[in-house]
This record gives sequence, C-alpha cells and structure tokens, in this order.
Amino acid sequence: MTGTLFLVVGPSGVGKDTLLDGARSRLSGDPRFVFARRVITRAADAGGEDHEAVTTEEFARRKATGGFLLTWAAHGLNYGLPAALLDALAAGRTVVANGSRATIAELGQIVPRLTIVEITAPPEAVAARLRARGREDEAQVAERIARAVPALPAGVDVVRVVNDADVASGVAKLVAVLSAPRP
Ligand SMILES: Nc1ncnc2c1ncn2[C@@H]1O[C@H](COP(=O)(O)OP(=O)(O)OP(=O)(O)O)[C@@H](O)[C@H]1O
Ligand SMILES: O=P(O)(O)OC[C@H]1O[C@H](OP(=O)(O)O)[C@H](O)[C@@H]1O
Repeated sequence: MTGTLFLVVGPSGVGKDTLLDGARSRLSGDPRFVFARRVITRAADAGGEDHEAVTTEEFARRKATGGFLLTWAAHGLNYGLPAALLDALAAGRTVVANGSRATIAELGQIVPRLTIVEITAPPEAVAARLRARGREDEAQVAERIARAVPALPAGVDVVRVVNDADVASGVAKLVAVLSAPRP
C-alpha cells in the first residue's frame, strides 16, 4: 500500500519548521514516519531547518539527473525534495515535508496519496515571529509578509493546524494529524 505524503504549508513565519521539529522529535524511532530533508541553495549555516545546502550549479545537475521528486523556487532560492522519498512512499511509509503552496497541484500529479497540512496563525503573530527569528533582514521580512500565493487547488485533502498558542500545543496538533489515518 502506498504511503501518504503530508505536505506542511503556510505563510513564512507561521511556524512550519518549529512544529515539524517538534513532531520529528515526538515521532523519532517510529519507522512509519520519514521527515524529508530538503535540498536548498541556501547556506548551511543560515539558521532554521537542517537542510542539505547546495550550489545553484549542483542543484541544476541533480535536477537534470532525476535527483528530485519535486522542485520549486521561492524567495530567490531553489528547493528540492529528494527522489528517494518516492521509495519510502512506495514502501507504505508516511512522508512529511515542508513545502510550497504553489506546488500542490503539481505534487498531486506525482504522488498517489497527498494530504496538505495548512498551518495558520493570526497575521500579526506571523509578522512578529518573522522579525523575532532574525534570519532575514527587514526588507526580506516585508517581502515574505507580502508574498502572494494561489488558493489551494480544489479536490485536494486538506487539514488545518492553528498555531496560535504555545509551541507545544501546535506540535501536539500536528502529531495528531500525522498519526490519524486519512480517507
Ligand atoms: N506557537 C508559537 N509561539 C511562539 N513562537 C513561535 C510559535 N511557532 C513558531 N514560533 C517562532 O516563530 C518563528 C518562525 O517559525 P518557523 O521558522 O518555524 O516558521 P516557518 O513557517 O518555518 O517559516 P519559513 O517558511 O520562513 O521557514 C521562529 O522563531 C519560531 O521559534
Ligand atoms: O509561500 P509558499 O510558496 O507557500 O512557500 C515558499 C517557500 O517558503 C518557505 O521556505 P523557507 O523555509 O522560508 O525557505 C516554504 O517552506 C516554501 O519552500
């Protein structure tokens, strides 16, 4: 049986990486789950998630040689989900990845079982969290707050996690979503 890909999406600063880190810790040791490590053309020491940092040239080479299940561009960076995640899905494992809202329709054509986990929080909380994080300068923060994305495509399975309280509450909500069977 094919496993489900949970794609965790939401505006920059809403807490995707924070909740994913917490869920990864809570579920570590459970072989049913695979948390994707993204390949990004961002410096390894930029802060935030533990991604695989590559140059633009290396990213293009991997893309050309079938190294990715999916790629996208945002914030002046290239992002990729490794093709090996397809093997995990084929083996029936549940894959969890931080993703872009703009790629959902494309991803739905690639993986048989896709669930979108949309993280939300009040806009003022998102803006405050982005500034407090300090990974981007003020101009980059403003761009991230203003980023426009398409509405979620119709027909896709979506669950929402409201990250409007403490981190532990948000993590518990995400773990509950990941642990519940989808239709
Ligand atoms: N529930 C919460 N309460 C308070 N602070 C939070 C909460 N969730 C996340 N944060 C903080 O908000 C900041 C942004 O969170 P995080 O980096 O996880 O967001 P993100 O959605 O992954 O953003 P991006 O898409 O830009 O990577 C971090 O500094 C994090 O510690
Ligand atoms: O706005 P949309 O298209 O949904 O997301 C665009 C990208 O922004 C975030 O990246 P980062 O973790 O901030 O580098 C997301 O993880 C995604 O890769």
